[in-house]
Amino acid sequence: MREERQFVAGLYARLDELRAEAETAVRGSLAPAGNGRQARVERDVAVIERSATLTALNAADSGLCFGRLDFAPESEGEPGATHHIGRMGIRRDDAERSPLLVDWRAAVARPFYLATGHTPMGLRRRRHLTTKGRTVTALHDEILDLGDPTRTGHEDPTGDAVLLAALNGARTGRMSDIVQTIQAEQDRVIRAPHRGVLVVEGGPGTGKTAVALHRAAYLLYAHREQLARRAVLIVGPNPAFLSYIGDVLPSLGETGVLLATPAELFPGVTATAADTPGAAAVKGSAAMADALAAAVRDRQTVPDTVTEIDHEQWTLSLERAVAEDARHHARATGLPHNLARAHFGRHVLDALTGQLADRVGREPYEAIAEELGEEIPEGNVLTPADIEQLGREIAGNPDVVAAIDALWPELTPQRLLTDFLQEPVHLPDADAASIRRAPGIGWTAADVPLLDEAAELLGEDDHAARAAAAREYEERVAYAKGVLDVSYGSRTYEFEDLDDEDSEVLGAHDLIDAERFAERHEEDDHRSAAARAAADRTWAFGHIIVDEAQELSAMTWRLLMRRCPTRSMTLVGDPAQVGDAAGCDSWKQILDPYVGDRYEHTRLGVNYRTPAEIMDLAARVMREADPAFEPPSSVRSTGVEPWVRRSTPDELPRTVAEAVAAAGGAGRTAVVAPADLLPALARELPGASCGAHPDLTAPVVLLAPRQAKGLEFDTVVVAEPDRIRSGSPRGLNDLYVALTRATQSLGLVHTGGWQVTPAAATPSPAAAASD
Ligand SMILES: Nc1ncnc2c1ncn2[C@@H]1O[C@H](COP(=O)(O)OP(=O)(O)OP(=O)(O)O)[C@@H](O)[C@H]1O
Repeated sequence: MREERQFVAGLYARLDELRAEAETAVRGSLAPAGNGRQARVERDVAVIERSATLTALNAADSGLCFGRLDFAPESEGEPGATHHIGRMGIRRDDAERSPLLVDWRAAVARPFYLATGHTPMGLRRRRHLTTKGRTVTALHDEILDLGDPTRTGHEDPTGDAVLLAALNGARTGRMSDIVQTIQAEQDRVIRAPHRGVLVVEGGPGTGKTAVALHRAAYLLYAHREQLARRAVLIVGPNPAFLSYIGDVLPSLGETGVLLATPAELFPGVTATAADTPGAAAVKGSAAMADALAAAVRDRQTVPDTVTEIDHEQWTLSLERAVAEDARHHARATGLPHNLARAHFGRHVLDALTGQLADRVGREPYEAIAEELGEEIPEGNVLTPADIEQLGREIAGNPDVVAAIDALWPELTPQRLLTDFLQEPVHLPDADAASIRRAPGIGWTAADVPLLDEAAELLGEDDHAARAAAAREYEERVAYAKGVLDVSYGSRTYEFEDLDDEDSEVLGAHDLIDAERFAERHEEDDHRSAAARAAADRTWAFGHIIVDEAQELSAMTWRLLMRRCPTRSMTLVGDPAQVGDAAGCDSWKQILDPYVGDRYEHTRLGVNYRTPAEIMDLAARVMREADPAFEPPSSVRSTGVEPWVRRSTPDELPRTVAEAVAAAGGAGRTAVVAPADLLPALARELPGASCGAHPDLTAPVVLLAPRQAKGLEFDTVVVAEPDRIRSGSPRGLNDLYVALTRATQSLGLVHTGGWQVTPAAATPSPAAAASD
């Protein structure tokens, strides 16, 4: 213990040194840079590099070192290697820059998570260090080489003490990282290859979310060259969930990640309205893609017979056949509507110009022929230059522009979708009726993938803007090349990994290439890749992680797949927890259109959250619908059975409030109830946080079942479970979610009708009380 305390104190001293250096560097580099180009380049490099270093150093402070690996000697008589494992790699300030602390993501750290007595991976001993602040407070040793006679007095025969301490700790309302106690089955998922689609399925509490977040950190470490510059997107079901998980990656020193709900993925649009479940299901169905595509084609029209257009003293005729021909050519380009519009316009203009040239150029012949009483001869007096000039005049005629606009209007996604929702076409009548809506009501979450689909179908005609930007861009690429050359030359090896040449701390040259740098590097634009990605609908992410993936509609999948052309994705979810009416029931159904059956599927089978007693009740509820239902097995049991209390409708809020009070304010408590009961419960629980964006760090939180998704609390009280179950077509799944949120105790309050099959062997108080 004394040795470890000294070692850890030395580590923090080194961390402080590095932090002081980085702070000085950041301060220095923020100073005015003078006017010279080279000075600006130097300043920008320093700001980018030193700020990233400082963030990583600050994040590592808490729980900097948490493990040690003692390897068996490789040859007789030599000491085995020893490595301390922590949140980041740190080197000594000596001539060799020898390693002091190994990043948990490095390959050499892997036995910390995977070695067993059966497969020790060369390890003699694995040690967990528990720290409080900067002091080591406990050691837990596991001896992997059973023949090893050395003992330290800190032996932990099962190796589970650190895990159980983490699982039993009171919740804070914010998810914390699990870097000290990642389990072997989780480690395999975290470090799985990043190419292609990986599906991670597991019941409640199996660590899917935790694993997904650690996988993001791992991938950014192992493939930072590709991923940091394209950013990683993590999609979660709702804003409360995102704030719940928001601290995990920063605590691991990673900030190059964008967290978003599907409703936030169309820049500039915020969903403020709500759909009925039925409407959301229709809007989420794959049929909407065809309906929208057909609606766009409907906007590419032709005149019934002819459109007459005045041009100076002439009247030009745009015949139906000419417009049809123009439309055919424009569609044949395969371009989106707004870009194909130029082709349609070109054809129409050519036809009108030809028509006018015919008339203007033949007029002199006609006049002469009339005067002489002869047949009109062949020919046209106009030169090609004259005809070109006529064409320019026609193109500048507002009536001509208006006629083209009427037939093939330029459209925004918002305009198209507003019109479509006002009169939904190409859908069965019942579906159309369920989504029909007057304009001006505001967008819903289910509208966002439709807007994105519309944007894809329409495209954006930005020719003029692009031409103007191109010149400036060239200049900025040249400037950025200068920045990156300097950055590469001055890269730091301070945190270089033991075994991986590519693993030094991020430098500007890792984060961005010259072109990307140039794109973002306007004088006042120092946004990270994640920030730029958030503002860019067409951004292609390096990797996408989807949590609660079972909830996403087919239309949302289309949006996400467009954001990830490489299909480098991790999808985590649990089909038994599907709540959204538009959600998908099977991975095959989700993935077939994009990758066929070329995806990896893996399962997590151990529940780290919910004690066995609570899981038993939840499983019995699920077995009423599916007798073969098998929940994940709980790693803990608390000996505390769930309780069930009957009340009257009038008394229910008070009964719930009493149950909350009885929980004694230890840790966090959630009350999960049907949405219409929440106002009455809020009156009885005035201190509770509730609403669309509840504060999950409050001692008591009031939630509708869907809001509880992905969250966890020490104590959970579920009000009117039967109404949650029968409240929607996916009500059983909602109830399953509600029942599996507690880490310590669960109680149910109902006003009648609650029945659950008793436990087979030992009837629990829950079953006994169900009268
Ligand atoms: N290896 C681990 N060490 C410590 N805690 C863990 C570990 N794995 C999971 N946990 C904890 O178990 C709890 C459940 O994890 P998580 O929320 O990731 O599960 P989930 O599978 O996403 O659950 P759900 O499907 O119900 O949302 C969290 O508190 C998490 O920190």
